[in-house]
This record gives sequence, C-alpha cells and structure tokens, in this order.
Amino acid sequence: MKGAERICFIGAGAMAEAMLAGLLKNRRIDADRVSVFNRQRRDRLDKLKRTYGVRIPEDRGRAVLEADTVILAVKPKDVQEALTQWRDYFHKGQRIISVAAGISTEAVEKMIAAEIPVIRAMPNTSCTIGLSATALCAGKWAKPADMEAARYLFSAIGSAVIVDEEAMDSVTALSGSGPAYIYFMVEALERAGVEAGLSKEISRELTLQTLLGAAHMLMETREEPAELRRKVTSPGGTTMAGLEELKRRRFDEAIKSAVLRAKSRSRELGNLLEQGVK
Ligand SMILES: NC(=O)C1=CN([C@@H]2O[C@H](COP(=O)(O)OP(=O)(O)OC[C@H]3O[C@@H](n4cnc5c(N)ncnc54)[C@H](OP(=O)(O)O)[C@@H]3O)[C@@H](O)[C@H]2O)C=CC1
Ligand SMILES: O=C(O)[C@@H]1CCC=N1
Repeated sequence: MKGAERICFIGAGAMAEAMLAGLLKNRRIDADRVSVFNRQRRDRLDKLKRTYGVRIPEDRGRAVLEADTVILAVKPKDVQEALTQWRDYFHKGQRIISVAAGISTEAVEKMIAAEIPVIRAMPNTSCTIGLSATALCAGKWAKPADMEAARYLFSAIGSAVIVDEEAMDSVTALSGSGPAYIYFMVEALERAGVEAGLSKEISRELTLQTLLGAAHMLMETREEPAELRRKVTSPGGTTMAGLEELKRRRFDEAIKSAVLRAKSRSRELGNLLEQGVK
C-alpha cells in the first residue's frame, strides 16, 4: 500500500542517511518519491542523490506540501527553525515523524499549529542495515492508522515497538544512544587485545566475531544473559578472574550512570528547545 508514499526528509545528516539506506534497501520507499533537503550543505545533498537516487527539490515548500510523510531529522536545537519555516505548507492530509531526541510531540504540534498527526520516533543508526531497535509514540492527533503507517516504515529497518511518550527519554538513552556504548566497548576490547599481545587485525576480528556470536546467542537461545554468562564462567577460571576485575571497577554502575545521564540529557534537550536556547 505505502510503496507509492511520498516522503520528505527535512535534515540530511547521519540519521536521515541511515534511514534512507535501510528503507531503500528494503524497498519500503521509492527513491524517486523521496525528497531530501538540509539547511545549507549542497555537497551533502549531491552525495545522497548520487548514492541513493533521491530527489533534491529546488522548491522545498512544494516538497513539504506534497509529502504524505515528512520525516524531521534535524538536531533538537534546529527543530524550531526547521518546522516554523514550513508552517504554512503542512496540512491535515499528511503526517510528521520526528526523530529528534528529547523533543515531545506536543512541542512539535505547537510549532506547526495545525491538527496534523505527529509521531515521535527513536530509531538507531543500525537501521542502515535493517537492524534498528525503534520505539514510536503518538502525538495528540495521531490515529491508530498513522501509528501503523509509521510502524510499517520502521519495521522495514529493524524492530519497531509502540510505547507511551513518557518512555521515550528512556528509550533514547537505551537504544537510541546504545550503539555508541557498544562501539565504545568494542574499542576498549580491541585495545585490550592489543595490550595483551595480539595484532590489531586479529584483535578486531576476534572482538567482532565474539560480539556477533554473543548477540546471536542472546537472540536465538532466549536464555537469560546471566545464565549465558554463567556458562562461560568456569569456577576459578579466566572469565571469573576477568569479571571480578569488571565488578571491582563497577562496570554495571558505569553502564547505569550512562543510561540515566543520557535520559536526563534527553529531557534537557526538550527543555532547552522550550526555553528557546540554541
Ligand atoms: N545519530 C543518531 O544515532 C540518532 C539521531 N537521532 C536524532 O536525529 C536527529 C538528527 O541527528 P543526526 O542525523 O545525527 O544529525 P546531523 O548533524 O548529522 O544532521 C542534521 C541535519 O539537519 C540539517 N538541518 C539543520 N537545520 C535545518 C533546517 N532548518 N532545515 C533543514 N535541515 C536542517 C543539517 O543540515 P546542514 O548540514 O546543511 O546544516 C543536517 O543535514 C537529531 O535530532 C537526533 O537526536 C535519533 C536517533 C539516533
Ligand atoms: O546523541 C544523540 O543525541 C542522538 C540521539 C540518540 C542517538 N544519537
């Protein structure tokens, strides 16, 4: 049904590209029905056009006007400018999906000042390869059909769940930012492997395959992570020695602090926008 949907991306950065790549790869959208624009970087738009075949509209207002779905993919601080600029072009026959961290559906609704369905989405960059973990929530005017349409889009680029808006800052902290925590751990593991005497290449290869294997074990066996951990940990063995070191250095506390701090930052981003702070 939605193959013919016209999509307009406002914002052409990392997240817009990750979504574009995933959605086009899975043929959930047609490149010639997708328009993308940003604030100023023409070279960036040319690259997206070359790579994905999407349209770079000369008439941006018309691209917004004609879109069935407008995907807002600008930084939280730029949301106000990006939306108010096109305020007169939004209309009831379309929906807006905002991926901006921390920005509530209510804030978006106030800026567009029209009864348009707004959906707040929090994907992550793994949507590039169809493996995002996305959460969606509904604004005041979004009907179940709008949520289904959004879920249809996001389910092409990974898993997609619908949550209450109160959960979105936590989602942002956990799965929106989450890939970066994992990459940080991979960086640390790789360096540690080198420190322990391996070559960089071997250390990377072993780290990545270990990560992949552990992720698949969790998904495929559905066993509790603690149980899977127990099976690796021989009494008095190497894993136990390594885990004791992680516990001594409060690994779990560090992870908890990271998620809670990211959650409060998500709230701050929303508050800053409301206070008009750039
Ligand atoms: N990166 C991630 O992992 C995730 C990001 N998000 C959210 O996605 C949003 C975008 O993040 P990201 O892609 O990383 O950011 P980037 O900085 O990579 O991209 C931001 C884009 O917005 C454009 N832009 C800024 N102002 C305007 C405007 N007034 N009109 C049109 N376009 C504008 C910029 O254009 P120009 O370059 O010309 O200034 C740029 O193309 C953020 O709100 C973030 O919270 C959500 C989930 C994950
Ligand atoms: O760092 C950020 O603010 C965005 C939101 C989630 C991932 N990246």
